[in-house]
Amino acid sequence: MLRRSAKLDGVKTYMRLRRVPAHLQAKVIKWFDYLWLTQKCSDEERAVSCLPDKLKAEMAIHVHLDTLKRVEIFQNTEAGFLCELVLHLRPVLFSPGDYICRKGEVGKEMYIVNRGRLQVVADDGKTMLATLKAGSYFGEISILNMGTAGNRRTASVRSVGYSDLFVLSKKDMWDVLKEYPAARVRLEAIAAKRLEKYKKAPLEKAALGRSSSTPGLVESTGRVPLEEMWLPPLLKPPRGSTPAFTPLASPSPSYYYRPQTHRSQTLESERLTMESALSDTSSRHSPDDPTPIHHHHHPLHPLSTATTTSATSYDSVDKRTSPHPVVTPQPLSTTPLLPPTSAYTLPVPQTHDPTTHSPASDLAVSTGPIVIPGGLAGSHSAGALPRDSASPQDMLLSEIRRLRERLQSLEAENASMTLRLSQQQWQPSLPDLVQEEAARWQHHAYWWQSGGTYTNRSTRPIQKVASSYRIGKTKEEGLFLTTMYGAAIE
Ligand SMILES: Nc1ncnc2c1ncn2[C@@H]1O[C@@H]2COP(=O)(O)O[C@H]2[C@H]1O
Repeated sequence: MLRRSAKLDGVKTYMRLRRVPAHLQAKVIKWFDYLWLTQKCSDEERAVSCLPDKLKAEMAIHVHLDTLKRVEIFQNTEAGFLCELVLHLRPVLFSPGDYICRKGEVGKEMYIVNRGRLQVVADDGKTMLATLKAGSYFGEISILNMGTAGNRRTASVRSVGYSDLFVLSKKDMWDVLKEYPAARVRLEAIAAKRLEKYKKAPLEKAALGRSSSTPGLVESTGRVPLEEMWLPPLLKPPRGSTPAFTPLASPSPSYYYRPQTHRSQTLESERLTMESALSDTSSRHSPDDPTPIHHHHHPLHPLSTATTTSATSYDSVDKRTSPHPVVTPQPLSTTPLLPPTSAYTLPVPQTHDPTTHSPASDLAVSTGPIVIPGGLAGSHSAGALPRDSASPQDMLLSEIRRLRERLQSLEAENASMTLRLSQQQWQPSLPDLVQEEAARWQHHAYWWQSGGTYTNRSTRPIQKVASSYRIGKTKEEGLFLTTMYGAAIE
């Protein structure tokens, strides 16, 4: 009896805190009473999770109403559709810099932003297409198979700070849509409209980031540069080397604000086993790993966010958008910690063969173990040490040096490629513009020359303008050539 009342008190407190309306509170309490009286369930916590769907949905809709009512696809839909959908939403949390999806991947889920900020980015990871905030949703294009590439993601989406999302699987979405064909038509129409807008929308920002880092390899947010990584005592830099490996005095927040659930090893064992920690990069979370940190694995439960307790972690990231803490911080340790792999990603050292060099392979992000001694074979770094005389730590240091050099050269390549791309961005649209203008002039000229009787004559002027245009690069030049053409006709 005591247990029951304690748990019921918990639920009541939650509902009060969340300002659940009195009638709904009463309904939930009545439902508890009913369970208790009928002895159907002796564990109230389980009872909460197995509230009848309708009641659970009603609770969830109320609790998350502010977010849901901002979501376009949920506006003006049948109540039943919203209830069904809400029951399938699961809360997920992403860390700063995490990619929720990557362009080209098969889309299996769509997302609704509950809290936080995300960026829709182009392939290069830098060109921002849009910023998403609470109430935005994304990932619908591929799950509705609307894009030109069918079920593939049309862009990448990255979390700026911590973001608290609701995820809806493709299967659940389609199951619900089967029951609500009108909603399906509406959803597809909205998706088509949005897709059109995406195609037309100018790039929000097309600039090199502050660090000009290499796309796909290192994004600055939430990551720690190689030289700032903490190395355990065993791996002190050799005497005379640069002091690049000084442990961080105050590590970045991403060291600590990791959800407890996500760490499979104890910090102590991580510290003691540098090699296994490095070789474990594929199994743990990294910003390149789209696997979200699920802080609750059940479908959207009205109480789900109550499972998190930290009062500081979310605040430290985004005070304005995160009134409720959602992650449990790692205990602050006085001993330096090996940062979680999400803070950095080491590429797998590969035997370098200059004849088969490809920039793409250089951009590969580590998904496999880093085998320190073997991985150095063929290293072309100026700082590489001979294998037989080098200790593992020397080899590790020289490998890091080599990787840093490689990173710098890739960044330079990337910068020049980005520059070239941005210069080319005008070209696809200008010939159309010029041809359109030329055709208009041509039409006027023929009409005028024929005394009002249009006849189909040579298209030479159009070709002339189009070929003249090819030497032009800017919008102004394009328009100038068009004007010249007009004068020539007259
Ligand atoms: N230009 C854009 N502006 C805003 N959102 C976009 C843009 N391009 C793509 N998206 C969203 O990003 C998502 C990536 O996955 P999807 O293609 O499934 O669905 C996409 C859209 O929801």
